[in-house]
Amino acid sequence: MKTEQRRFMRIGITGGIAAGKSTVSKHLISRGYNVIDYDQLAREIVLPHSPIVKQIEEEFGSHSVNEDGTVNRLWLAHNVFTDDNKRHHINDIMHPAVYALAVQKERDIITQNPDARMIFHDIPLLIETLDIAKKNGFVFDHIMTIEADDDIRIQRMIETRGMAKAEARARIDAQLTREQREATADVVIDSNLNVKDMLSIVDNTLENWLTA
Ligand SMILES: CC(C)(COP(=O)(O)OP(=O)(O)OC[C@H]1O[C@@H](n2cnc3c(N)ncnc32)[C@H](O)[C@@H]1O)[C@@H](O)C(=O)NCCC(=O)NCCS
Ligand SMILES: Nc1ncnc2c1ncn2[C@@H]1O[C@H](COP(=O)(O)OP(=O)(O)OP(=O)(O)O)[C@@H](O)[C@H]1O
Repeated sequence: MKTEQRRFMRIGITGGIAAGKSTVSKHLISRGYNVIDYDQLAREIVLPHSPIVKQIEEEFGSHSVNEDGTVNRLWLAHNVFTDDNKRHHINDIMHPAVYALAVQKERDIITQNPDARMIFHDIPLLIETLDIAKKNGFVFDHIMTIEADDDIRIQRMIETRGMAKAEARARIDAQLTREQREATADVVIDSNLNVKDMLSIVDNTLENWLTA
């Protein structure tokens, strides 16, 4: 197999829901780094009446799509986070398309920033989808997982996303465990710490990678 030739480090950022990936990503962007946000890509591929939306409607029925052709996020969230089969189906529909778009986004970044030293991929389900990443040619130089205790994350989801406790629990249960993510990542960022301390550990980690 041809070895990938590239000048930048490709870094995966993952972590359990509400652990703080977006907080870390925003910080990296503010420091001038490029971050590809996979939650955002998953929104971009479901533009009204797009092929993916049609596939979702065929699979899940008319309740899954609104009259204006957008996906019914509330209906889907309720259904996919309470039924493993449905979640696997939506994953099978969406994940290949999300990664295909990520390949395009990374190419755009390289074209616009040929001297970029690090490109970050913020992927909530990175460990779950490593095989799809690989199929798309993504090998990560480092994987950082952002982790906080379940009760802290549940409290954050209740406070900032207006979720009921059971909904928050269901999202956590729909993902791999912290231990599973930590077993694959090479750095674990503790987001039980306050934001300032958490981000300073992130900065030190990048510094170490850049000077290694
Ligand atoms: C089910 C959907 C419509 C719910 O939308 P909603 O606006 O409520 O949530 P949002 O997309 O903002 O996701 C919030 C968080 O939920 C978690 N999450 C989302 N999808 C999944 C999934 N399939 N399995 C486990 N956790 C998930 C992630 O931690 C994510 O950061 C949406 O999450 C979706 O389309 N999911 C399938 C695509 C996917 O897996 N996205 C994750 C990035 S690849
Ligand atoms: N270290 C921290 N201390 C306190 N609050 C934090 C910390 N990190 C993040 N938060 C807060 O927790 C909430 C969830 O954080 P964030 O949106 O960054 O998580 P996420 O991992 O991106 O979630 P998702 O899986 O949905 O993408 C936000 O309100 C954020 O401000």
